[in-house]
Amino acid sequence: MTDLTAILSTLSAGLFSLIAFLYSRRRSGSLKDIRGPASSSFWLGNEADIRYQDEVGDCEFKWMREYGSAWRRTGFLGTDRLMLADPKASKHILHSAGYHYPKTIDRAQFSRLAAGNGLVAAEGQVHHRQRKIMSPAFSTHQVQSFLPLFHGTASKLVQKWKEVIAADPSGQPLVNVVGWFSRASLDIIGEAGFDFQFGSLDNLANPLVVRNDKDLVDSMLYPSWYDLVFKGTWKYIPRPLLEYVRYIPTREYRGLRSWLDNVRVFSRGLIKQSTDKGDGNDIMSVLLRANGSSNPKNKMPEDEMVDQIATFLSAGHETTAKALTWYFYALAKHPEAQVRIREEIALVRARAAGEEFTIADLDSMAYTLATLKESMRLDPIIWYTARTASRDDILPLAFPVTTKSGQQITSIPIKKGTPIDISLAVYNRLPDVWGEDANEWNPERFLDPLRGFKEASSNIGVFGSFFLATGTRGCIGWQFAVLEMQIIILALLDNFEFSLPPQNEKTKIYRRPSHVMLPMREGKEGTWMGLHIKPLN
Ligand code: HEM
Repeated sequence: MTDLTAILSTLSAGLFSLIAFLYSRRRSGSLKDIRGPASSSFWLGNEADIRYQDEVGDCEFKWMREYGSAWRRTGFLGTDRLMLADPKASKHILHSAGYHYPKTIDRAQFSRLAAGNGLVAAEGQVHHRQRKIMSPAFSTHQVQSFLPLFHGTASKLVQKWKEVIAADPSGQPLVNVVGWFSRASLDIIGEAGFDFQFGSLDNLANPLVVRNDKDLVDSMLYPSWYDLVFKGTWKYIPRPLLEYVRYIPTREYRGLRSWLDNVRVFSRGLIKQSTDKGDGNDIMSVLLRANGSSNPKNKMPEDEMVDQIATFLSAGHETTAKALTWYFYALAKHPEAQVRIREEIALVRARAAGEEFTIADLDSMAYTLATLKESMRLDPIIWYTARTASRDDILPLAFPVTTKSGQQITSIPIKKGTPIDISLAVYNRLPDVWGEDANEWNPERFLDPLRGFKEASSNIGVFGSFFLATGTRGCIGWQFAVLEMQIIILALLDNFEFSLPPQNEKTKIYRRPSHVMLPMREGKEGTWMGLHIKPLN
């Protein structure tokens, strides 16, 4: 028997011996009286409704309209899960309760498969140590020191697009912007984090960009029914055995393994080649310093260092690229917003001393910031996250929900072990938070003091909810991402006009429910966001 057959047999045996056990325990928890959709599958509950929906939100928005901002849904083999969009309950889980709500096994294991044992996958004390080590690399001061790099890369992207336009007889080519943003953000994280020049804006076939698009999409979008059932059992499989999941020779694991193996080889090479002395605060410096530390509380072993680099190469490039993609999609649909941003650019430029925008200039561009927030609200790339209660708890609710027995409740008791899905996509559309126009594009909401988002207009502080930036596990790179996106947005709008091609079934963009929300066309492989780009005179 080969190793692989042995692993698969063990996993299958584990799976089937669990079935009777789980089915008998399925609705014994504290969620019995919470309303929610009927299960649509014996094996998967409502899991398939979410994983196989055409677009992010198709089923969750419907559930929100019916049940409010908290409801029960069914998971693997009829087990109860709580789904939340309530801001107070989410804050309690992600922020106030600290490490008492670790990521669900499937979410943490997926992060391990995609980026190894780095910050995104680590839990408890290991996470605490890693986060402390990495934090100096993302301080406000450190992030702002990258301003010239962001400007330089944005100018290069402008130059490249001018070349694309010059080579196109129509003068306004249809450009798939996803790959370009991916290349720009990879070049930025390479240089900012590791003093490495990927040069991917020059080399369109950069293997990391190509693999990121192909391998990760193949593995994660619309996994097979069998795979979803298999993932439902991960919670019951001992962790050391889960390490072997990556060797399963199906499309769901092949792409992830190939991506991580390649990034690990590359990361080891980066460490070997690095001339960094470990005396700065860029990512490579803080890693080298931690690797050389004799204090176990600050020590980062080499394997962990490698996976940390893999983590930042993934988390630091794909996210920003997709967020920029959705942003320019929104602006292509709203030419009036493009005009207003150009007016804001002209105003700031008229009073600015230098050629390039400073942090103060950027902070003063309230409308531009409002459009970025509005796009991240409507099209959140990280559309959900998931946690497990590690102890019995009471979740406070901002908005009461009505139970099956007709009671209005303002808190939900939670039993240890309850899995909780937090839907950022639904939170971002809650009428109670955003108003009756929650489904509409309206950047003004962030500028109108009567709407209650006034504080959001003049600084970047309240991007909090979109990056979960206030929690123990919130995005460590959010200030980096916002500044990077602001600079790229301004450079592109200063030079180009964006529009959508005529919309029909072939050109319609879908918000596909993958590991991040992917822009794709019907029946086509790979990510796609085709926009017409026209130079401004
Ligand atoms: C628009 C771009 C980005 C968005 C929308 C975003 C969003 C998020 C969100 C929502 C989380 C929490 C995930 C969860 O709890 O399940 C997260 C975590 C994380 N992000 Fe970002 N992110 C972005 C860019 C970046 C960048 C540029 C970096 C690094 C340079 C980065 C590094 C990370 C890391 C390492 C974590 C895990 C933090 C931890 O668990 O301690 N992200 N991000």
